[in-house]
Amino acid sequence: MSNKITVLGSGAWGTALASNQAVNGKTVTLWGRDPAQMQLMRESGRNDKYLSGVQLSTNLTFSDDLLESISGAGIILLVTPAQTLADTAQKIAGSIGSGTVIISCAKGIDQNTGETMGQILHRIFPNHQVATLSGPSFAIDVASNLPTAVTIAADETKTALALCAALSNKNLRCYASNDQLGVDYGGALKNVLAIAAGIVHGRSLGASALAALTTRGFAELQRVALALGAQAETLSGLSGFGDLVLTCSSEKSRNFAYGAAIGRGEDLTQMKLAEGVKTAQIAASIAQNNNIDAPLIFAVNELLSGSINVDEAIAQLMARPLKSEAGIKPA
Ligand SMILES: NC(=O)C1=CN([C@@H]2O[C@H](COP(=O)(O)OP(=O)(O)OC[C@H]3O[C@@H](n4cnc5c(N)ncnc54)[C@H](O)[C@@H]3O)[C@@H](O)[C@H]2O)C=CC1
Ligand SMILES: O=C(CO)COP(=O)(O)O
Repeated sequence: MSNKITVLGSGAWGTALASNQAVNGKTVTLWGRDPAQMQLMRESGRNDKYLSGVQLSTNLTFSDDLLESISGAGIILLVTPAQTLADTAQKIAGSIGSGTVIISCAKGIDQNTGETMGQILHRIFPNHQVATLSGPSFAIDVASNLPTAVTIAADETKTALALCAALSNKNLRCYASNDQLGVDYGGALKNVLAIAAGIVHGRSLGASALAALTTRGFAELQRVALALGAQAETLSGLSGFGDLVLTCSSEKSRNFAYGAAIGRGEDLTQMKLAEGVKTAQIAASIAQNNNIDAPLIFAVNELLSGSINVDEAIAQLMARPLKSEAGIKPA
């Protein structure tokens, strides 16, 4: 595997991952689609649009030429928003070297196809090793060189272990998994639950309600993901429970902040990327079609589509028939 790492997507997360790798001695090219933005980053050594005030590694190469940026790369990190991942992957499909590994770092479910990020990569790169990197990791923390741990999942454990060895460093600790589906579903679903948690916070429903929402959110995340084929251990790990806890507890999470704005009745037009908005819709329809009990995801989806308001959602959830707490298994 060549030592060069190419990161596709120069928003908050792509920039943070690229800087983390470069500051730890790797040869890294960061690609973004906007030439003016890439020039600004090249000149300033910062990404003020997405990571205000953070000084990036001086060891980074910036590129706005997609195919040139991936030339000779051993690892390609795909870090564009989930709904654009398939498109970005398709653009490079005919141009990558035979030994190159492609890793999704996005969290969501494709609205057009219902595919996880890993399923997209398997479809578009049938002859390459593919993986998913996910876990509790705010871009600003990683870009600021704070200690962070994530999961890297691939079908073959030895691929996941090799990627963990290639990408881990003193600031980033990677754990291997062979459950890419579970890692993908954990990362996607926690975003929807983070919106719900944000609503609880923004509506000042109290710390007890937030703890209840997060706990029942975890039960729901497990129930849905298990029914779709995830492994239970994965969901209790960094990419499931870990990321749920992180994003259900901080306005640094854009999904939580989005929910908080809803809870406070604020205007949503200027909000940053909140992947959970699109995931809520597709996750609700997948759960419905598969007869999976997902009251929180349904409520978030109905709220976002405007068919109920916050008060109605709360009343609806509190009035559900009483049940046993331990029922996370699919019915
Ligand atoms: N920001 C964070 O802390 C973390 C984000 N993620 C995930 O990483 C993914 C990307 O998120 P961020 O970088 O934070 O988002 P962002 O909103 O900060 O940046 C998105 C970037 O993608 C670019 N982009 C949008 N559409 C594109 C397209 N069609 N082709 C090429 N580039 C395109 C935008 O110009 C922008 O540079 C999301 O799925 C997110 O859930 C995962 C872990 C942490
Ligand atoms: O996934 C994240 C941290 O692990 C980032 O969360 P947000 O997309 O909600 O900001």
